[in-house]
Amino acid sequence: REMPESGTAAATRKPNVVILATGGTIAGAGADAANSATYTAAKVPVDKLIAAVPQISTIANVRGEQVFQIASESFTDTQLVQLGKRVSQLLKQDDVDGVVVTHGTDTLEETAFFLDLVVKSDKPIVVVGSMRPGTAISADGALNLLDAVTVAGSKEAIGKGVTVTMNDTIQCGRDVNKRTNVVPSAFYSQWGPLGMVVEGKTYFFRSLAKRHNTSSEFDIDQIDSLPLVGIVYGSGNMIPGVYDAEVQAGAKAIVNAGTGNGSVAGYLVDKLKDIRSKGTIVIRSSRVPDGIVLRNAEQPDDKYDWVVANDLNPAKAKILAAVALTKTNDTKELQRIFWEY
Ligand SMILES: NC(=O)CC[C@H](N)C(=O)O
Repeated sequence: REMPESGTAAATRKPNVVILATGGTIAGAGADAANSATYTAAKVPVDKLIAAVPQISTIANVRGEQVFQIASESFTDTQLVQLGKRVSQLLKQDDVDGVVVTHGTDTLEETAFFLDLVVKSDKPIVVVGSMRPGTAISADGALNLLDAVTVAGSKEAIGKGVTVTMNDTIQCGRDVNKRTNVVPSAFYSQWGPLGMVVEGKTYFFRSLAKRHNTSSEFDIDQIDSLPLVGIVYGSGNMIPGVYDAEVQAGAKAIVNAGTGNGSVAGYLVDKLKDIRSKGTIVIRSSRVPDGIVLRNAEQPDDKYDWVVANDLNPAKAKILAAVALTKTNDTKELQRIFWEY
């Protein structure tokens, strides 16, 4: 292909970005400008979201699609798979350079990681939300959306994996999680953001070291549903019956959001061994937000045939387990996948 001369229309062509709207606070509306926490999520349609940020048109040619209009806590695997397929389909088109997904912030980290694992494209995918509805004082959605379009249309973001633009930063979709429930600086990754967006320009400083998108072995075009994976939250004074309930409901794997290093209470070990012996995969993660859970630390994973989640929090471990289980239920393979992604 011939390179366009600099300064020609082709060289300065604006990127084409599709905005897939799913709801959340970024599409929320409250009764009063002082309502930063009391409002209804998933109200404003995508065309209005785009129209509210006219600066977008200087950065990219955008068009919107209303995929869902829901709060993100109401996402199920059905929505994840449908959204993943739509993103994949769009990115296969020559006339689409990048995709932005507007999303509620509660489970944004799950969707971002899911798309990172299953969409086989190097083109930028940006998942974005806001902490305040557009009706609030200091609403953050407009800038977050402008930043999302900037990243989705930028050459620098190609191959960098799914990103999340919140609070002027470019976060890594795999790593990031919601840490605070009420402020614009809610999203955090223990490994740090990938960069920043300032006035329509991206500044990247790091890249994701884990397999993602085109280097991933998973492909949404081959996935029509996900197996059920449960999470059990660790604390003092637990009841073994919670694990039974998950298995009876059909969970193919249980992520144990253990205390500390993913520790398991002595009185629960037999229950988890029993569950594993009957076929359910046991994955040790931790309720502690940072750090890594390593094999045979706290519990003899080799002996019990359990898997560890590395640095993935329970919600992310659940996503990876569900995706991995579409291909294998061999625990050695699952552990390899938990190290590589
Ligand atoms: N800040 C938000 O987006 C939270 C609103 C809602 N609970 C959601 O996740 O969609």
